[in-house]
Amino acid sequence: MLQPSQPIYTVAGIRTIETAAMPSAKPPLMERAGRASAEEAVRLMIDRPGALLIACGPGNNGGDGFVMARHFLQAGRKVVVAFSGDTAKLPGDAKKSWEAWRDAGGETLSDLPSAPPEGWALVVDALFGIGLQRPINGRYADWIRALNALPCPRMSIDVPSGLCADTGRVLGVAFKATHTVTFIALKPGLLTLDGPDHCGELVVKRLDLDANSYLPAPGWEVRPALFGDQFAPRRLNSHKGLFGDAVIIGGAPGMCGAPLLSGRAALRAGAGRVFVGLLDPRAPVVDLIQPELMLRPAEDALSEGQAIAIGPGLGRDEAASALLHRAVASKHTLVLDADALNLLATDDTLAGALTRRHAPVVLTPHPAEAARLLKALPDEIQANRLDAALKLAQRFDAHVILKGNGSLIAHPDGRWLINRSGNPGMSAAGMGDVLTGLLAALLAQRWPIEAAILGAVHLHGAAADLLLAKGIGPIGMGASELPDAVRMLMNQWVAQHQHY
Ligand SMILES: NC(=O)C1=CN([C@@H]2O[C@H](COP(=O)(O)OP(=O)(O)OC[C@H]3O[C@@H](n4cnc5c(N)ncnc54)[C@H](OP(=O)(O)O)[C@@H]3O)[C@@H](O)[C@H]2O)[C@@H](O)CC1
Ligand SMILES: Nc1ncnc2c1ncn2[C@@H]1O[C@H](COP(=O)(O)OP(=O)(O)O)[C@@H](O)[C@H]1O
Ligand SMILES: [K+]
Repeated sequence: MLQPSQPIYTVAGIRTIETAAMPSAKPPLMERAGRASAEEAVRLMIDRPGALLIACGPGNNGGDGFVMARHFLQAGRKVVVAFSGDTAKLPGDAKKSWEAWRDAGGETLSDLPSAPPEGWALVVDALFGIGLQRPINGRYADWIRALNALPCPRMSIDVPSGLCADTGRVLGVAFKATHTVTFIALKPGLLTLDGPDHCGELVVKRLDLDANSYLPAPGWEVRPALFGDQFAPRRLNSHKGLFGDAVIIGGAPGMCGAPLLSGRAALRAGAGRVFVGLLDPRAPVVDLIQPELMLRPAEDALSEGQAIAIGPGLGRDEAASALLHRAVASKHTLVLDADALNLLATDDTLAGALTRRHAPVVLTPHPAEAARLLKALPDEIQANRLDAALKLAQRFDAHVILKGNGSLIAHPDGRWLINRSGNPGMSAAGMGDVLTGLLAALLAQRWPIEAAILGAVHLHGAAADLLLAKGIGPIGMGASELPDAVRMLMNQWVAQHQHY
């Protein structure tokens, strides 16, 4: 069975669910959260006897920490709690949790104790969760830095403190967890930008709530379950025409490598035929390493295929612009990447034509390209990647893949997803060209547009993860190594499909 995709809620959504569920929740949600955290901690400490340290903050995240501490105390385990605030100012549920901890015989220290000689079995961050409002400084920042320096497993409750749960931005300083237990559902900030670096292994505890019954999920994680039905085994009586023609256009003088990479990826991802249209008049007429590719003058390639991917190495001169206008005027499904996006950013006529098209459009910007399209700075895009992806989808009436750690997919109707596959081995030139080629290949094979987008993005990262697992990366992973790994994964998935 393919693992189902999990829903993702922003903080506002989680608050709505909590407010709706809280009045009738027995046991109360904080009891459930503290207990769920304790259960997870037991798993982490299976081979680690000794004391655990729980650092509690001034809000309900701290309350979860007190509940967790009480469970360990009652189980006879040594647990030390540090809390530097004023217990009288704790919010209601958290105050009750502290009282229950105190009444059970628990002791609360007002500063971080030094570690026992054998070290902590586990350090738990219950400082801030979804209520973080501003950058952390002062004593809490000192605590976080001190906890991050401890040589032991570190667990965060709900959200690593200092990480913005909606955006994945670090506000001041953030706890670097080896494990994070998050409640009710995933949040976008755990999955994109700096989130994955701070969460470590991420576990969702639903607290026995069916989040979707309170509020339909706005976002989902990208999982093979969402496109796995496209991996039907090929029938024996097949021919190349069944698997479509992928068309990739780009390759201005000096930049032919980019579309060739896309083309090679398209071949390995199963396109029946691959056309690569090159702008450079002195471009090679054959790719001697991949002679299956059909190299054409860019103009000629425009008339081929079901979908056109345009942009890798396209350049930004007049010829490139004219070609892009023709592609946009065509009836093909379009993928715009790289310089096609840069041209679009400065051409309002093109933007207008794009929004009037009937066939779907996919934009695949990295943050700097997204910034040009939205007339913003890359830092502003990264400060709220989800918001930027949604704005782009709306502005251009297009499907958007905002690339980078935790690639975001935004559909024109406002639905969004976050991809979790991939690794820093992909931070190398040409990786985006490979993604464009994968998309072109899946569209050529007539995957529905959304399945093609999710499939390409997920496979792209999963192929890099496969290489990483084999020791081919993160250092030195090459974009041209990805297509073979994509091929292996796709064939594995087809084979699995045959068992169902
Ligand atoms: N509600 C529920 O049903 C459930 C909630 N649950 C748990 O509660 C968590 C949310 O709790 P929460 O809303 O109390 O927020 P939380 O993250 O503890 O922080 C708020 C406190 O921090 C303070 N503060 C903020 N930023 C700061 C900064 N930079 N530097 C210093 N202080 C700062 C802020 O103070 P203020 O801004 O008001 O000055 C306030 O005192 C959630 O993540 C989950 O773990 C679970 O039990 C499940 C049921
Ligand atoms: N650290 C990372 N984690 C996950 N994916 C990454 C990481 N770094 C890069 N990638 C992926 O690699 C690709 C890089 O694309 P891009 O920046 O367009 O490269 P290029 O322009 O060199 O082809 C994107 O799909 C991006 O999501
Ligand atoms: K926390």
